[in-house]
Amino acid sequence: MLPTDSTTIITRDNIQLLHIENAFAYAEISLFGGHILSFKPKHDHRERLWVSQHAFFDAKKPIRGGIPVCWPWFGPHKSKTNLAAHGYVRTQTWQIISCEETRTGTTVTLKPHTSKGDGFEGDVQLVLVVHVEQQLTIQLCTTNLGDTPLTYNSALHSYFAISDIKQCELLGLSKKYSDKTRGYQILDTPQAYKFNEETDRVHQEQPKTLTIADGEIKTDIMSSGHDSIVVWNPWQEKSISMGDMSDDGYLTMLCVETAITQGQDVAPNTTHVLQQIIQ
Ligand SMILES: O=P(O)(O)OC[C@H]1O[C@H](O)[C@H](O)[C@@H](O)[C@@H]1O
Repeated sequence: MLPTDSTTIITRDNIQLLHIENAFAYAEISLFGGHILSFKPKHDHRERLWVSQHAFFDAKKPIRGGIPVCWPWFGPHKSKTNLAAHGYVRTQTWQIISCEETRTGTTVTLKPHTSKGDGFEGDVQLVLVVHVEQQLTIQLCTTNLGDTPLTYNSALHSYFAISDIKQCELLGLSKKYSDKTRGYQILDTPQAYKFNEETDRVHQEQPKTLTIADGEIKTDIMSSGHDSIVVWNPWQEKSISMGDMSDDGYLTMLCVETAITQGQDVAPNTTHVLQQIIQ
């Protein structure tokens, strides 16, 4: 695929990266995983995404940070416990279908090597459309090409860069959540929503906009096509135990994931779009 005026391909270790720089923003997409690694709008030149200093770029293990594409399941597979968490497309090499310059930025469309894999029945066309504009819009489109309905789970598992997890607050969630760190207890979302321990929560609510308030700096996240927002920070002990995170890596990241955790049905010949917009 020929890059356009605003795009170039470079190689990092075993991975090809698509750099995009247009009049509005800078972004970087790893073809391994169809995985966005960077987004910096030019109006403030602030990096929105966090990538671990110790992330693997070996084209085998998932990249820690950025926006992993979890599909067609989220977390462990429901019945086949030997299968990789979060599905199989985040460890595939994706192909660029098109790069297009528009009035408002650049649109890149990618597809995984294959959407078929152990643990998922379904004939699907899976496409990721990334609009790099003043804001970043990510659309994961699942089209059912078969003649029977299918069900999938998924997440745009975004890692946001913050200056200090202990000072930051997440605005916009208010109902109950399921707490994975406490045996999936159903608890009330704290008001204010601040962070002082390992956090792994599924919020089954769909507020239009969430905001990470990092002191005076605010990052807005808009979601659609989801049934849940997942909020994750591994905190210190887990960071230390993870080979692809520095011991204090947890201090400068917060995952706010636009997710499908309850099963999304897709009828034959229809497309479901999971979308996240980052401002
Ligand atoms: O380490 P990974 O497979 O990338 O998963 C990282 C995290 O993803 C989600 O946020 C899950 O809710 C967590 O339970 C999991 O630890």
